[in-house]
Amino acid sequence: MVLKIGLVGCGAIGLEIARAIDRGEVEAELVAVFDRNGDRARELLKGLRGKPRLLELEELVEGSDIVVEAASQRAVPEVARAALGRGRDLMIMSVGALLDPGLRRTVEELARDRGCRVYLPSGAISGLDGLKSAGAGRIDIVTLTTTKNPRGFAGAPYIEDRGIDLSAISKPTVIFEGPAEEAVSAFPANVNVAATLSLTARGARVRVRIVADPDIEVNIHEICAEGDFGRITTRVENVPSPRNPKTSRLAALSAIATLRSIVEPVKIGT
Ligand SMILES: NC(=O)C1=CN([C@@H]2O[C@H](COP(=O)(O)OP(=O)(O)OC[C@H]3O[C@@H](n4cnc5c(N)ncnc54)[C@H](O)[C@@H]3O)[C@@H](O)[C@H]2O)C=CC1
Ligand SMILES: O=C([O-])CC(=O)C(=O)O
Repeated sequence: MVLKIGLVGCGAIGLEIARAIDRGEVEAELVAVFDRNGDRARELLKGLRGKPRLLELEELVEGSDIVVEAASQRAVPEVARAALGRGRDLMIMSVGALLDPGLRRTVEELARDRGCRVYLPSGAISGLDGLKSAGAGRIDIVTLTTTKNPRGFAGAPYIEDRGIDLSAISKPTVIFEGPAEEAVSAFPANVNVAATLSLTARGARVRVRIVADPDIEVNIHEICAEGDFGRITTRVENVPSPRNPKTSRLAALSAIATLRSIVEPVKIGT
């Protein structure tokens, strides 16, 4: 049976996912899309050969085997309850939402009760395979340093609330340092990967440093994890999405790779 996918969020990541399915790169059918901005959804549909339907959330869930959230942290509670409540599997890109302990508990309980799977792709970082293995032992501390061009932080609540003038940044500048829980609220469209690290590290402290560097055109994520296994360090220099400088191309590719791993019989990695 062909996996039926319902897509919520037709932005930079949603578009890449839709195109990959449309090109036959994932053995699945994109049956429906939803975006709170109808123009975004219609734009996405125009470029596809297949004919997914443009539906409201509830109807989209009804016709799907798996719901893919590629919208925003704010969308996650509603999408998760709608999908898991009806016994559908769920993939979440806006992983930062799950650092709210109440929502995480709800998602875990609903998934367990209804026998559903929840997929969190590794997104724009590398090294989750090793960190996952390390989590079976003891992890002491994880640090994430994220560096982007200042334009990638435009609109973040932390920037707006403090009135930080991003155009005035003329050299690499640390604009935030703190725990993952604070980072994902302060920069909800920049460091969802901090939440993915935190959930993988199973309660170990995850410290986040955010750097604005006007001289770079890549999104860099550097990770250092230490524990009784030793030390892991990784660094990714990501090509930003042409549609959204906050988002790296690798994030969309990780969503596509996760969908592939769901339908393919051989699972690789931890
Ligand atoms: N896990 C990871 O490594 C990464 C996660 N992300 C996150 O994934 C999500 C999608 O990223 P992009 O495609 O780059 O964002 P985007 O801003 O390009 O597109 C998001 C789309 O979702 C729609 N949307 C927003 N809230 C919605 C709601 N409540 N219901 C329906 N539609 C809604 C918007 O209208 C927009 O079309 C974002 O939350 C982003 O922060 C992005 C990059 C990496
Ligand atoms: O795509 C990236 O570089 C990471 C990102 O925005 C996020 O984790 O929210």
